[in-house]
Amino acid sequence: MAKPVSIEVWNPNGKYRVVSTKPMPGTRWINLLIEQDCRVEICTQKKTILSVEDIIALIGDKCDGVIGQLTEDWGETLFSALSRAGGKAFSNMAVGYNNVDVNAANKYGVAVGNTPGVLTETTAELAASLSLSAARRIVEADEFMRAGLYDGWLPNLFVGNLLKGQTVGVIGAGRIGSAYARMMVEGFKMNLIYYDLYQATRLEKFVTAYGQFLKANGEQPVTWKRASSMEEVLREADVISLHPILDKTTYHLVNKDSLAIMKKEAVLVNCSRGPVIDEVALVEHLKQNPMFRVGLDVFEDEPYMKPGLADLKNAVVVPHIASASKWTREGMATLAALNVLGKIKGYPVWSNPNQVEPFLNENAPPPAASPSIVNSKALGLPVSRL
Ligand SMILES: NC(=O)C1=CN([C@@H]2O[C@H](COP(=O)(O)OP(=O)(O)OC[C@H]3O[C@@H](n4cnc5c(N)ncnc54)[C@H](O)[C@@H]3O)[C@@H](O)[C@H]2O)C=CC1
Ligand SMILES: O=C(O)C(=O)CO
Repeated sequence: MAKPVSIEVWNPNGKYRVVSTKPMPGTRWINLLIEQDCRVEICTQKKTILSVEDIIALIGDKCDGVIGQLTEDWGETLFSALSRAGGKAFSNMAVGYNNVDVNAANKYGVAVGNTPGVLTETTAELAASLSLSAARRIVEADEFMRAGLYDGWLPNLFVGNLLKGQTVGVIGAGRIGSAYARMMVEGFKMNLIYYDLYQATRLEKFVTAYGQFLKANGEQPVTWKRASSMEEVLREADVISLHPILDKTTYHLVNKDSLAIMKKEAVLVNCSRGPVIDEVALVEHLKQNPMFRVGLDVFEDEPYMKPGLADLKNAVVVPHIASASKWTREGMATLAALNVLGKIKGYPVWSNPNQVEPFLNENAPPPAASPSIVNSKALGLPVSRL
């Protein structure tokens, strides 16, 4: 069995043993655990992605809860190891939990936490940045400057797409998709078309109100449309951003056939999960359609890119940094720690995981609840009345 080489220990005499598979930003999450009698062990091993064996070694013989990462494979093996060690709680430091087999967690009675809300705006801002970077060819132009190729202004130099008055398409208009839609509609006066399994009523109201405001000021009003299929969005939108969860209904949602129906000069952005796009088909499409551009934060086989992608000028690629702002990452660590702590202490589950602000206020103690437990119903956990 692989032995973790280095562990940082806080509050060695704490009653409850909580393990974090990675160092996480900030210290509030550590302090909150220590204050509640936890011994906190942080794996500081210099290996980016821990294997299942590494994590089993970290769990050891006694472990009350684990804070883990989206790169780890939390399935039957790890939940049974955690359960054998007396553990009752695991939290991803992420909102997405496609790396977690929730049925396996249910089988062992382990609560699974995630970190919604605190990363919504940060992730949407990166999606907006990628939309702009791709539409206006910012990375290509930057490389050109640094290569000393700029001889002077030219009418045809790095001509890209104007966003104003065009249509932004959102697939998955949940927390992040709706925040992104609002940014693009309000910031760039784009019309909206979206596809989701559920109606995004607040988003629709926002666009309607903004359209009325523009009209009252003598400007062209923005509009919205809820599409009846994903294909409708792909066919009609000029900029499309993907924000659904990853599950079997969204795997390869964008593939050879769906790429073929998109506009030749469309911009496609993915800040959800890599496998939502068939990346091999995307590389081929980018090669065949040089005016089609993408902005990608996530990849099908992270940390790798499919062959050919890195050579394409019409692709902007960044390493899964959409939630990487200081405030957000510290908040994610706090929510993940409080998810685990809440279960250890027998606290109820927060009633609305879309409103986690009370847990993020540094000037007040957090509510005595777990902010977001995705299998709370399956485990029959009590819900907070606060
Ligand atoms: N790149 C990054 O760093 C980050 C990626 N994410 C990803 O973004 C995802 C969304 O996060 P939130 O907006 O907070 O979640 P959310 O649950 O609020 O939104 C997801 C939306 O997708 C919709 N959806 C589910 N299946 C669908 C389908 N087949 N077709 C269309 N829509 C469908 C849901 O109805 C929901 O409205 C996460 O699950 C995660 O995978 C989240 C944060 C950062
Ligand atoms: O939270 C998530 O799901 C991420 O991908 C990282 O923030």
